[in-house]
Amino acid sequence: MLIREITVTPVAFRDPPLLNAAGVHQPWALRTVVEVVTDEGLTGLGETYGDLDHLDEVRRAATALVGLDVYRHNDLYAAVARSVGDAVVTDRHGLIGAATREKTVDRVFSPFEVACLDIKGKAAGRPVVDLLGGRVRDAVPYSAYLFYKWAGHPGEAEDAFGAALDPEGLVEQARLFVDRYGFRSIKLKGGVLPPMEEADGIRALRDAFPGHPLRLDPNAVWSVETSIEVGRALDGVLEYLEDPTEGIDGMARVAAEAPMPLATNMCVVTPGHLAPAIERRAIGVLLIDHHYWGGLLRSSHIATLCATFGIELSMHSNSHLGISLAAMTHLAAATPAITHACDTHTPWQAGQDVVAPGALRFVDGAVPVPDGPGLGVELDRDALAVMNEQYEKCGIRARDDATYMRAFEPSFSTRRPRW
Ligand SMILES: O=C([O-])C(=O)C[C@H](O)[C@@H](O)C(=O)[O-]
Ligand SMILES: [Mg+2]
Repeated sequence: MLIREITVTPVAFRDPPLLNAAGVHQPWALRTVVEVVTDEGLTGLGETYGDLDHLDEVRRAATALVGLDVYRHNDLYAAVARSVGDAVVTDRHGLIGAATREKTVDRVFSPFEVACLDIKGKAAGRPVVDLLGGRVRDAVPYSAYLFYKWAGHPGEAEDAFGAALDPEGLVEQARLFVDRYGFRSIKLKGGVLPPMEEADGIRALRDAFPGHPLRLDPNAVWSVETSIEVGRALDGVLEYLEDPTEGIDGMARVAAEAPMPLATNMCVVTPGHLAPAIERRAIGVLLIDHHYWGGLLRSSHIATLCATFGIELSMHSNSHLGISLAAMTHLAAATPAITHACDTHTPWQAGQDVVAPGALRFVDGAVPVPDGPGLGVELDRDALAVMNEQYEKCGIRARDDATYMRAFEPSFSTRRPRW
């Protein structure tokens, strides 16, 4: 089955002012929707980042893939690798670790691989989960992903989520998400306030939600010493501490002293990072993310490899839409090693989506695997057109949390470590 045509469409959707170590989310988040059409008339969907440097690579790769067979995964990967050449695409926010050439190929390949799996599932009349080994769970648990946030973007009215700048605000936000979606785990995006204030936030969440596993993720802005201190202060409270400090060496030093496992989506972000991280015992949990680990199949292999070495698995998320949520759900449903609730930004998108409603829903904090063949989601062409127009008009071409933050706090620094 040959690829006849590929359409690449950048989109933008409203994003609340979520605070993190890199600054604050801009009013618009960017994504790219990929549609692969075969000579038999089947269409597959993929979703990836919308930053212009990446988008350019995705567009170039799309041209290189036309005429290839959707079943020849290795040929498709090789064609993307040739198309990428020596390019290394970096993110301005720095929240998903170092950029390497291999990671660049993996992230450009990912949306095409997902789209081809969607096609293969449709051709076989089977959901993608069945192409990844079959389901080990019918629904994938996600965590309530909390952020410190402003009440609204400066100069705009307060948004539907309100402010969260102290423990009370966090508990209120968590209550909203837990009540609305039924989440049974909670993650707090940290790296925003002085570490012990964030530890107070975690303690408030522990009091309010005694049965919910809790995670804290300051995106590597703490020193080794601070990380150990906070880790000890939260002994018995955290399920895991995510990327407290930078780099495999730093994480290994913290891991040797902190009482809880360390997790990462920053220091192990490409296959070459695995051996040193395992050797140094730097991490206990890897947050896999098919968007930069080369798609669903490669992510599944990495997960199995990690499990062999005693590393547990969770899943990382950036702001995303329903194509990605469907892909993440199929992957986690088919991967026994993903035993921790996965991250998702879905609640922050407040219903904006490029997929038709109905196929994806939360039940008790988990997303049931979509029933239909392939990914089980349909593109909403009207929504796609609206979001593409938003992209054209919004003026943002790359996610840049720091520059946006500096418009309001000119001295804001992304120095690491900050504390
Ligand atoms: O777990 C993480 O490190 C992330 O989710 C990174 C994201 O970019 C998150 O910090 C965000 O959306 O601000
Ligand atoms: Mg993280």
